Amino acid sequence: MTVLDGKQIAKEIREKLADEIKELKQKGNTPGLAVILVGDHPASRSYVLAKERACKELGMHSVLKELPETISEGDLLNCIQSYNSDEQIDGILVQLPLPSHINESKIIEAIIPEKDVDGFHPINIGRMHAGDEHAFIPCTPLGILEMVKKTGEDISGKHVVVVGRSNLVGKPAGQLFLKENATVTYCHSKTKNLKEQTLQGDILIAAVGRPNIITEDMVRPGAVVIDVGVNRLESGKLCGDVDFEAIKSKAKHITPVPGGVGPMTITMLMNNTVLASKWRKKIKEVH
Ligand SMILES: Nc1nc(=O)c2c([nH]1)NC[C@@H]1CN(c3ccc(C(=O)N[C@@H](CCC(=O)O)C(=O)O)cc3)C=[N+]21
Repeated sequence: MTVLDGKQIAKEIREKLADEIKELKQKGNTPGLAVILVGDHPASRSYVLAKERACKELGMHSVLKELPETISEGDLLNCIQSYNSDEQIDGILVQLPLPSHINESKIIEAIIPEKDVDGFHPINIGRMHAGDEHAFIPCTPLGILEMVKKTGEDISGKHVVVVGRSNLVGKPAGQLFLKENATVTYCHSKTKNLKEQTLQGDILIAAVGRPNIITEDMVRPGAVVIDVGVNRLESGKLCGDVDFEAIKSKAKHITPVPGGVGPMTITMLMNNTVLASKWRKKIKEVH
């Protein structure tokens, strides 16, 4: 059994990104990311600060826009518009969730698809489903794929079982593995006999948001187990969806929480911002 070290894999990818950014900067093309945080929920704040730190470490341009919880939808839309037309900004991320008086879809759709480094805009979702190479793929699924590839296991023809069907993680993760020629099963809260399904998984992806929903009896021996859960316990401790201690000896590869998928998510955001910068530059050269 190996524990997949997300921090280490992330570090290796960031080193490559840092070189690439250096080259881009020499050509006067510094990738820039704008992160918009509405309200000051402590967990959101800490993710956003981690994103800023990663940008700085890589020598990227970054802007953090903190807006009050009470901001109107119109004012938030205006803020997005200003980054849409800002030449220094290649990527725009609006930290989710947003306060309930704001329509999330409307906000996401206001970001121009060329700067939607989260890959949440319907245009990017459509492009991803169609297999278009110029689609932004959501950061967490991209991080998951990188980790699975790192194991050296073949993905083609394997059975991937995804538990959870969120637009942000579960749904796009399944699509991404389908593109890698895996057979994909989606499970969710209405799935009958969940265990019967999860036991089929050569690769099991848990993205539900409930501690220990994946127990040892649900895992196929020798499976690759990817834990996407980010659950904050009352003790303040962070835990995943997978009963890690019980499963680690049964799985061939397993990701821990913290230190697994989380650090990869942020790294893939940096990766998408660099891509956004390169793609935008190309478009400018053509026109
Ligand atoms: N527009 C948008 N895009 C997102 O990508 C997005 C979002 N909104 N809202 C919230 C979720 C959650 N998310 C995480 C990123 C990194 C860690 C991460 O690095 N976690 C560390 C631990 C951090 C800690 O200890 O708190 C780890 O797992 O090792 C976790 C969660 C991105 N999200």
